Amino acid sequence: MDRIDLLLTGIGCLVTPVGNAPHRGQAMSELREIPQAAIAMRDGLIALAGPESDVLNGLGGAAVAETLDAGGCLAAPGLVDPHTHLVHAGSREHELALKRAGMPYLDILAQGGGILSTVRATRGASARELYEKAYRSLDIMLLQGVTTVEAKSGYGLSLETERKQLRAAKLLNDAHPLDIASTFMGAHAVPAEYKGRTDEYADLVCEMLPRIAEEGLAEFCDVFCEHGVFTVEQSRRILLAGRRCGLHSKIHADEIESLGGAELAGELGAVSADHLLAASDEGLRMLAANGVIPVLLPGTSFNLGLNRHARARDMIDKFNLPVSLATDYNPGSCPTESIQLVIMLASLNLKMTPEEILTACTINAACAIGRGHRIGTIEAGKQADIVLFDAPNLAYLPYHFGVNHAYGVIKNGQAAVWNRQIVKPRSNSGEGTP
Ligand SMILES: N=CN[C@@H](CCC(=O)O)C(=O)O
Ligand SMILES: [Zn+2]
Repeated sequence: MDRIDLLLTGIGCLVTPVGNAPHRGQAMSELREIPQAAIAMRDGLIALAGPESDVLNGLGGAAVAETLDAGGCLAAPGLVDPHTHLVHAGSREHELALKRAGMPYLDILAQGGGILSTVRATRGASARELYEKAYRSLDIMLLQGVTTVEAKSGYGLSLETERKQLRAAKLLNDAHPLDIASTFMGAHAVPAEYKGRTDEYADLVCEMLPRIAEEGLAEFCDVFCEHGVFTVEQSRRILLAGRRCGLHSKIHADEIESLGGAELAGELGAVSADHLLAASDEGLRMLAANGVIPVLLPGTSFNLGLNRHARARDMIDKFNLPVSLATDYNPGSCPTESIQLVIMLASLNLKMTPEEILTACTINAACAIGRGHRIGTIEAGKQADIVLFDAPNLAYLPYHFGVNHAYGVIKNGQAAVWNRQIVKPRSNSGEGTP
């Protein structure tokens, strides 16, 4: 080894899952813990990670361009948020009173509010407005320790406006330090102009898919499979059409009613099935049998004021599933970018342990967006995406809640956040912005 770009020393404890595959059931608790550690990085990748003395010895005579002292922080893999509705316009605080008065989420949607209200705002927004709003959200995520995020379309519901969202995500992926995995979700709701004609709209979504795929705008196709939105049969049709275009399947499954979304995810071998509050035992069994990753969104059930939660303990203990966690950041059911709030809620309401939560937010989340071979652990050869928490141990993260524990974030081998501040912010007005 002749050169190291960045050497991170003074890590109080390095804690990471190991490997490229999802960690299932009890294996979610298996972490590698290395006290007094260091990480050497080169060309955006991890070159060496381990006890500080081993790393320093392993450097030999390599020239080190930059050294940063982690000051005793806890180092973990950069967090991955595998379910967000990042790119959209407007906000929905005007629906707060309805929600507090007890009006159900699907009733607000059926009356033309909810998702459809954000569709109107997103259709009316310029590409630049979408880009700038999402850029600010990405900064908040980065400051919390997130280094890769999934972003869905689904507030356009026409080819042109779905494209507008996905093109904004593509530009953001190039301009912002965070990496973005894009998902086409034309089947997020039935637009007002197709009211009562869901089958026809499902046909239109199938026609949009090749156009989205040929422009390289998405890796995944997602459907809101729910009573009053898309049926299991319509969801199957759309996801199979997506698959024919090379898009891997994701499903908003069994969020409110037990419709068979988890069973469909199993049948199709989807990459992930998300929400799952109402998933049946048979649905969970089918997820496990077909390698589908459950993505749980405890921020959503919290914000909707539900007193029921996804059965994370059953998923881990009984069904041997590789549970993952995400924010579901969106302007309606979960208006927060905070993965650290989700960490707290996963402990409080899903009864997950700190070790399971870290696995769920790193390697399992990476696998839920098909990136387990590149990110999600701190190991030689992986992308150098690392978060430094100002915390004495992992259990401190859900314990001391409501504050941001991220002191530093290394993205692709460079400090993107240091001393809780964004480093080298890139200009929003440079080339490539809409
Ligand atoms: N459930 C459907 N979609 C989003 C909510 C989107 C919205 O309300 O705008 C979700 O995952 O929670
Ligand atoms: Zn969602």
